[in-house]
Amino acid sequence: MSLADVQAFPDSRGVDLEEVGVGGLRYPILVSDRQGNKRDTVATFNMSVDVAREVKGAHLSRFVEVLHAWRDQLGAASLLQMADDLRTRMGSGRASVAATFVYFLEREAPVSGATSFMDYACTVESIVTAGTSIVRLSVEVPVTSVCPCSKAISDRGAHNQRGRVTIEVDLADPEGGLWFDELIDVAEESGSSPLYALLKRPDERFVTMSAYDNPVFVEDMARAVVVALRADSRITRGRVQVVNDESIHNHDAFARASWTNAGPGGRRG
Ligand SMILES: Nc1nc2c(ncn2[C@@H]2O[C@H](COP(=O)(O)OP(=O)(O)OP(=O)(O)O)[C@@H](O)[C@H]2O)c(=O)[nH]1
Repeated sequence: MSLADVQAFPDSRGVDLEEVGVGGLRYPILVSDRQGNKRDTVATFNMSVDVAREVKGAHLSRFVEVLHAWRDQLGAASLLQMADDLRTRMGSGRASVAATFVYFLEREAPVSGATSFMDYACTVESIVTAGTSIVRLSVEVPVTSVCPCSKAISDRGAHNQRGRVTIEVDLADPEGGLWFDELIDVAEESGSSPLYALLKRPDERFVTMSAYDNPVFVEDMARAVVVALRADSRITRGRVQVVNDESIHNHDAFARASWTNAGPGGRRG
């Protein structure tokens, strides 16, 4: 039986579509960390292409075909090739592939040395056109922050809260060896204290006091991230967002900044 290829039908409305794709597609992947450990995890994929005004639709099944074909070779560089493969197979001018997954790092509690896994939401995204390619990494890192104002004005204690530091960077070279681990370290160092899954009492004492000794506003955290990364030649540009779930309000506080790194064609900002 011959089935109509509806997606290939023409369209006469004269509307270019910048992105058409599939989102929320969960697929098993293998992720390596800086120490060379490989872990199975599940990524959620968002994949898209542009669709020219004269074409009715995108062949969505091809997104999954391409992903399945590339599933064992996913890395920053191969994700670019995958997006380019997608662009060619779809006959599009632009294609993007983004994979978001939980990245686990084994952490030692600061005093007892007890080990546990911390989980971080990470995304790697590639965007390809005929003449350009971008590989973008992003991490979302939870931290503790102690309010410097509260510490300065209070007779006892200071309010503190969970903060979320999101760093997004474009790589100068997809093979340039920037690890999620490094971005996570920068984010954790910007806060008053990192978080741990497992803390014994001596660790809890240490974390509480070291956070108190290192109070930061959301502005301080955002600036600390920019300062740590703006001279890194492996990065062309980046953005940071810090959100504090305020413990003395029922709203949050946030700060955002973006920068362009110094380098060929780049400017520090
Ligand atoms: N473009 C488009 N496709 C949809 C939509 N809803 C469902 N579909 C998809 O239609 C797909 C089937 O069409 P194609 O991907 O073109 O499949 P095909 O024609 O067998 O594959 P090719 O030969 O590679 O073109 C299914 O994977 C459905 O997901 C929609 O809103 N837009």
